[in-house]
Amino acid sequence: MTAEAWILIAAAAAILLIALVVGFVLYRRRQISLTASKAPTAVEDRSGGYKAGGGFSFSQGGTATAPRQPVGERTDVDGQPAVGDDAAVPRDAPKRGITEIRLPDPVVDEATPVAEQPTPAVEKPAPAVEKPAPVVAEPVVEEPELPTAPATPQSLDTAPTIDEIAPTEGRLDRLRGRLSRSQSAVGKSLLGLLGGGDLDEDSWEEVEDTLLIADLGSAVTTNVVTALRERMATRNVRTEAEVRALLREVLIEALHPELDRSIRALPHDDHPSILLVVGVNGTGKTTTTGKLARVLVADGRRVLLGAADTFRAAAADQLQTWGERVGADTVRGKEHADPASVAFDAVSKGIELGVDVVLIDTAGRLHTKTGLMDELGKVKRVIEKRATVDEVLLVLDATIGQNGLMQARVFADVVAISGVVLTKLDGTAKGGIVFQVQHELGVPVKLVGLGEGADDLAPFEPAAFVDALLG
Ligand SMILES: Nc1nc2c(ncn2[C@@H]2O[C@H](COP(=O)(O)OP(=O)(O)OP(=O)(O)O)[C@@H](O)[C@H]2O)c(=O)[nH]1
Repeated sequence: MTAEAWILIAAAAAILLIALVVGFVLYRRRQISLTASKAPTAVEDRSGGYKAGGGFSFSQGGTATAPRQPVGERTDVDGQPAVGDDAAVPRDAPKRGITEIRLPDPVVDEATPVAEQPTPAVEKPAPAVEKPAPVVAEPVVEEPELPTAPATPQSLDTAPTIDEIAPTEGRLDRLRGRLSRSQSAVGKSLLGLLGGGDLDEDSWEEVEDTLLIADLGSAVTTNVVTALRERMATRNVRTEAEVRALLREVLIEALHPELDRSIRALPHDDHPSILLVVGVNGTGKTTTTGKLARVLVADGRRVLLGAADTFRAAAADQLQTWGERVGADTVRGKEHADPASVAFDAVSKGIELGVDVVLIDTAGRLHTKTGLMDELGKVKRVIEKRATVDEVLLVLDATIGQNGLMQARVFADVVAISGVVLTKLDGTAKGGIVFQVQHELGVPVKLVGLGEGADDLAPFEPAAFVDALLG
């Protein structure tokens, strides 16, 4: 053989060798070989930059405005919103109410009938309303006589015996266990699927199904799966820990951690902040209003409650009891009084007394969308004769999944929701509804209810939520 022939053979052999090596490397990259993850280092930062279990964050509101995030496409177009329906727990179903909890004997000054309620039995037109809204059919605001001496909430200053409130810092951390118990099955099955080695189309379909079953909705599911596929292909994801980190990253992104989740409860220079709590009855509205009052009181705020759910006397009693437990007064009307009138009174009284926050619990037992629109719209319009509404919190029951989403759509059409409170997350594996609600309403979930206890309300933190989901 000639020297050229030897050189050619050597070159061919070298090329073959290089091709083999490159092929092997590419093959290894595509494969997710699971190696037991190293024992997690104790100081591993799992927060992704978000402080898990931090405190509640409050801000000063302007007007409760339209969604600050583009509203995602609807993932479900069947069915009509069942506004007239109660949520999973019918309002009249036997339940352990806050009223059944024995209160400590109040140490109340005889001269201070804290719970004496203003009775809005007055016909006088509202004198403080200078400029009636031009476009709005004039609501009949029977302005009740603003409560004078007896209703002055001495309780705000000289508190009677009131509850100890659990620290507001680190709530989600403390309550996280409740979440993981019901949610982590989803996380485990996702990790199992993604970490199972070569992912073929069937495996990706299973991932999709798992996300759909967890109530993420089809739009969010598609986004999550697309992001996972892309990033798994481009990154060298090989270990169980890497799969988990990627899944965590993608799920947190899908929860839009950049949204402002502060509660607009800081007072303005000349008037309190005004928060409306809306939602279908049975979702936990009154309970949430009470829990939020506790958080605000613990934060040093002077709170006044407005019981504008006048459909049922017990609802006002329930709210008043919540208030008494933390030294906050409640403005209430007669049963079946005009909710707008009660809300107006509450705001007027709040301004008069110089409280920091007025929290108004509204009724949700409305049988038609028009009825809801009329009532909630009127409540908001009438309040805004005195002060702008800073925050409209929509309370949704997580256990009812898609049905809650339908309710959310109706409320969002009726009134500009600025935040969502997702209750009963302690009792459902359907936590994925969080993703869907945010995606469709373009409004952040700000608070989560994690139990029936008075302090089982926590700020919603995407990273902590995803950590709980992944177990
Ligand atoms: N497990 C659990 N139960 C909750 C939570 N929030 C509220 N509840 C319960 O849900 C039930 C309904 O709560 P309410 O506050 O009365 O609901 P509502 O929307 O005001 O409805 P009405 O009282 O009928 O006007 C009560 O038994 C609450 O204790 C939560 O986060 N977790």
